[in-house]
Amino acid sequence: FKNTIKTIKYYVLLMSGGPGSGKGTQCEKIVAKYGYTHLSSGDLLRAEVASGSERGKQLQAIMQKGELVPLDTVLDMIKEAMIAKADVSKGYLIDGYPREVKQGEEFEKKIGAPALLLYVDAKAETMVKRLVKRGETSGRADDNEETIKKRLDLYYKATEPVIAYYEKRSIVRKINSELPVDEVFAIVEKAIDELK
Ligand SMILES: Nc1nc2c(ncn2[C@@H]2O[C@H](COP(=O)(O)OP(=O)(O)OP(=O)(O)O)[C@@H](O)[C@H]2O)c(=O)[nH]1
Ligand SMILES: O=c1ccn([C@@H]2O[C@H](COP(=O)(O)OP(=O)(O)O)[C@@H](O)[C@H]2O)c(=O)[nH]1
Ligand SMILES: [Mg+2]
Repeated sequence: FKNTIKTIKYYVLLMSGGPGSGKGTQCEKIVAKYGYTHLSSGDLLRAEVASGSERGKQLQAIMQKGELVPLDTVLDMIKEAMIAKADVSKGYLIDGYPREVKQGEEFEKKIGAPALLLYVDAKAETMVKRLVKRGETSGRADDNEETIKKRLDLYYKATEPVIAYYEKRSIVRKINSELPVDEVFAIVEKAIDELK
């Protein structure tokens, strides 16, 4: 495993922000323009749940409560997905990860250092409104008001410190995601183009 990951010419961008801040929306646009491999930790976990496996059942219970899945589980899934795309990837866009500082440290140890962290930032009120609306059609078990509140609390408690951790290395670009999607993307493009 370890050797395989070393052979990856990885170029890692992280997408962070609260639940409903617009991470998924912006990632889709980044993929369309830059062709990076998009790995959403939440999507990987939901795929495992959908498979109906024993592990999926345990994950489902955690996610429905808005809590965090054990750190190693998510890291292993991301690493496997990275390796699976190693031959074709132009770079990786990792969405919704790390969720806690410890996860960031583990990622660094086992995979490597990210080049950029895009931090899409919206007000709590905005995020709740968007998620409640998304919940009308998403079918996501965690898009209900009670779980949304827990996800937000946990975001402020566990995930915001991750951003501070990467700020010390000056790789964070904070982007106001209260703006319309295309205006947010214009700022995202600028941050990515500055990397080259
Ligand atoms: N007005 C506006 N709405 C947005 C913007 N970005 C996302 N939305 C809407 O907000 C909702 C949540 O966006 P997502 O991209 O799914 O958010 P996310 O950060 O991936 O959220 P999680 O999947 O919960 O992690 C969606 O229904 C979008 O249509 C934006 O920049 N402006
Ligand atoms: O690294 C991760 C990513 C997701 N999750 C779980 O998956 C859920 C949905 O994550 P996603 O990123 O899709 O949505 P968000 O919480 O940002 O709205 C979270 O509430 C967590 O329970 C987790 O435990 N670790
Ligand atoms: Mg998402």
